[in-house]
Amino acid sequence: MSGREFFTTRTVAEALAGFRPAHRTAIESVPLPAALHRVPAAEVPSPHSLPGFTRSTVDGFAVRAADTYGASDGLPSYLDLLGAVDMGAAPTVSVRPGGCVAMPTGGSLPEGADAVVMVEYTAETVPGTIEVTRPVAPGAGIVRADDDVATGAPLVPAGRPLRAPDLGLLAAAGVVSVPVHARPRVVIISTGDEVVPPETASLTAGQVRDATASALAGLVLDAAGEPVVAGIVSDEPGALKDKLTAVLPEADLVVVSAGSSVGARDETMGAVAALGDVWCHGLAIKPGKPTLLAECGGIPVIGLPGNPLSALVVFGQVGIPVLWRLSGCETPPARPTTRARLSRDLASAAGRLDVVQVQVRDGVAEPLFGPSALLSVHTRADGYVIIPEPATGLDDGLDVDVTLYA
Ligand SMILES: Nc1nc2c(c(=O)[nH]1)N[C@H]1C(S)=C(S)[C@@H](COP(=O)(O)OP(=O)(O)OC[C@H]3O[C@@H](n4cnc5c(N)ncnc54)[C@H](O)[C@@H]3O)O[C@H]1N2
Ligand code: MOO
Repeated sequence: MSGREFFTTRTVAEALAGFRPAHRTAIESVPLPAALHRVPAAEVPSPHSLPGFTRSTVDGFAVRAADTYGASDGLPSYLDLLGAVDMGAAPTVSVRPGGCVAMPTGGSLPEGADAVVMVEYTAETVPGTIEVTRPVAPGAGIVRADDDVATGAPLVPAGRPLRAPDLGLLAAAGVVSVPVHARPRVVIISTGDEVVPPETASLTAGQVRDATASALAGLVLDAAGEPVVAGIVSDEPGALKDKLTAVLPEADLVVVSAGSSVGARDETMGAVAALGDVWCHGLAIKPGKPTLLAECGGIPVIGLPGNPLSALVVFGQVGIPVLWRLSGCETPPARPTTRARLSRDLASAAGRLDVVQVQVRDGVAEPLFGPSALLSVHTRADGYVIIPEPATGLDDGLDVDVTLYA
């Protein structure tokens, strides 16, 4: 292999389909609030039906629907008020023909009733007698015992990150802890003799503060991972290999920023190749071509380009799907998108995926140009537009999907 060229360059589509390390994080049980965004390791079946009893969904009167047929303002049905249902208590009265029972929203439907008529369509002109001025069909104003979830039916599916309403449904079923995949520990290593910690107060000429590690940690947190910022490794030969050897036993995923290109000091390829199998070196993506995907002892290792903007773009396109898979989620949660009209032509090369940062104003997507050495191109963007691999560009005026940054 020549040291001056990429070898095994792949497309992003090939990487997403083919770079699939089998490693998954362990399974642990976590209490409900902490389970948000975590991925259930298995479907969670409901131990009983929900809501568990037939409930009123309105304030009104439990009736036999047949007693209300034909009721109108001019010719109400007159029903005997037999009692009331209390919230949180079993009914103590039942509904016989010609009778009704006062119901709060959420109360348990008494025996004999098959519908609840809303209080708005009733009047109590004579105490103890309810006039009903609208007919109701059987089932109106109620939910049945298993309408929400039947016994044994899944409360949440396996493999989909939990959302806030999932936590509510689990709580309603009395399931207060969920078996989920552990958060993947993502060890983030920065490389480069010029890179110094962000807390460095003053820089000498040629030094830059580590921008990438903090930003990557943010992306990892966004994807329910646990970032471990492992510091900066010098370009000294052997230093990265030693660092990788030290962190791999603690990692579910290792991300190395910079040094993935083909320059004389670009160490990542050699270090990773010495410890495992390189799946690709060079990805057909702009920005971000100098990317390396590998597996070392079963742990995925991603070598990212040095330019922070490029590193974040590649991690978003390729690293985040790998991260979600480590926690048992095959399809990462979709990001919000908006439709917008492109303000100018965008050129690309067939076979390459382009990720173009854009601002969106009044339904128009304005591309932000600038070298990927400038991170502010990313921070000024509202989102990005993808030029797909087969395309050679996108035309000015085209309606495109903009994937939005939260
Ligand atoms: N002959 C070629 N040279 C280069 C190519 C190429 O295809 N052929 N690609 C260029 C592109 S594009 C990029 S991106 C860089 C990527 O190279 P490396 O991954 O080896 O990264 P470095 O050269 O070490 O760094 C690039 C740039 O980024 C700065 N940097 C690095 N780490 C950080 C950090 N943690 N925080 C802030 N800034 C960082 C570094 O100082 C450099 O300025 O290769 C091109 N060359
Ligand atoms: O690929 Mo570089 O990563 O375009 O800036």
